[in-house]
Amino acid sequence: MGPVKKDGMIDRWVKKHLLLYTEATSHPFILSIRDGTIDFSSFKRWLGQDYIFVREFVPFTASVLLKASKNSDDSSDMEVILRGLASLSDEISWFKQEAAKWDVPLSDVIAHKSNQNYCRFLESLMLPELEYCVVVTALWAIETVYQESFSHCLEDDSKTPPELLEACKRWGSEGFGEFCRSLQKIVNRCLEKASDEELIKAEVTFLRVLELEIEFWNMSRGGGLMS
Ligand SMILES: Cc1ncc(CN)c(N)n1
Repeated sequence: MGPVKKDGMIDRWVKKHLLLYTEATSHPFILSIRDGTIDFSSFKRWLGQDYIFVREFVPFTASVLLKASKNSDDSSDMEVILRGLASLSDEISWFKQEAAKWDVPLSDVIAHKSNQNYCRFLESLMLPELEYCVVVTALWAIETVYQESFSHCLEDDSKTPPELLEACKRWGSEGFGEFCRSLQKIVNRCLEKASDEELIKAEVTFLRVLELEIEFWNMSRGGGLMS
């Protein structure tokens, strides 16, 4: 008999919290892109709000990079996270171009309540006392929700409007999937050595990301609390 392959912690958590995970990764907003019924005003709302989010996500990712450089015992962690950070520069340029195309004046966009809550959560994760394992779990979860969500819009039988294909490819494509799998390996390795307290904190953080992502999709669809 060969060696028994143990699931990593992330696989176990995804199975344990499958309902919430599926709510975040197959949200009606994403399914409406996938089936071609999306109301473009919702897409525009998402675009403006996500631009604000991504600007806050840059310092958060930088703070994870800093913790990787100080706490990780594997130097390749830093390279993976740096790749993610570098791609955010291109992402910000893409948001600006896309906003011009859709007539969304980014300078006038005000963060909605759900977005403010999410940005505040990111800020709380930037505190120096937050452990590397916990914050890298958040980074993995945030990126993975987008990867899984947008990959549904690229499936063979999807009817994604051609105007939205570029957005879907940005996060749903294989390249971004590979980045998320690299993050997942980092998280699993980190959690194997984590204390019980850190494990609990990381799991709670994972669940909070799922909730905030669901609220972000709800807001984009037009059902969230306005600012
Ligand atoms: C809300 C949200 N979550 C995740 C991502 C992917 N970086 C994003 N751009 N926006």
